[in-house]
Amino acid sequence: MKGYFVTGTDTGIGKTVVSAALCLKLQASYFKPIQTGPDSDTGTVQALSGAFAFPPVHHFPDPLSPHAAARNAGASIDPSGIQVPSRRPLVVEGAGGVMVPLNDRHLMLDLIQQIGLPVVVVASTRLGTINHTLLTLQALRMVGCQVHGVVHVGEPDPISLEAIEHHGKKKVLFQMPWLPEVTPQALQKIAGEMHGF
Ligand SMILES: Nc1ncnc2c1ncn2[C@@H]1O[C@H](COP(=O)(O)OP(=O)(O)OP(=O)(O)O)[C@@H](O)[C@H]1O
Ligand SMILES: C[C@H](N)[C@H](N)CCCCCC(=O)O
Ligand SMILES: [Mg+2]
Repeated sequence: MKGYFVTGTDTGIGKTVVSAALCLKLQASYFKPIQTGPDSDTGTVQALSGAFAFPPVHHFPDPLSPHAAARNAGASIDPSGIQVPSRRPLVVEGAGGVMVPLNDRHLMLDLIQQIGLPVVVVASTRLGTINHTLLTLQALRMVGCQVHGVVHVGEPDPISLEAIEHHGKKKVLFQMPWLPEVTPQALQKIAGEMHGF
């Protein structure tokens, strides 16, 4: 049964919107283990997809890197204390990108490796994405994570698509358009167009 860990090349890159589309596509549950800031990606995915969502293990108020948000809250994140739900299909979303620190020793990369689900990398099509995406793919490869593929978000850009596929040796599985408005209806249509997941 299917499950994916959705990471990205940055914060604000589109992981939550892609996660909601995947939840619709797969009729999957959603799990955001670590949330920082006032946003609730969990609430956003539920509103956009109606998916069943497991509550975050950690939700710290400061809109910062998890390690700093936890420290400011007088807490610390122990990745071994994060158990991924067994329900499948399941979409797990990270926070920021793969090299985001969870504490003084662990990175989001370590949690991705621990959870062990195939990884979907969300990347923009803006100039600069080739470097960001190849760095992310390289980091995942170095720790042996299985990368399912890349989702490109924004105006289609054949140059970065070709470079990512050639040098990253991973397919850009889906070209997510920049939507005039992110609505459940728009994502339902997108979900019907997502193949290879
Ligand atoms: N395809 C899209 N079309 C239009 N707007 C989008 C699209 N993808 C993302 N957005 C918007 O961009 C912003 C950031 O997207 P999102 O919250 O998915 O990023 P993220 O990578 O999940 O961020 P975080 O690291 O905080 O979890 C949101 O306002 C979202 O609605
Ligand atoms: C606050 C927001 N919701 C993000 N999830 C936090 C992303 C932290 C990024 C840290 C960094 O790469 O500098
Ligand atoms: Mg998000």
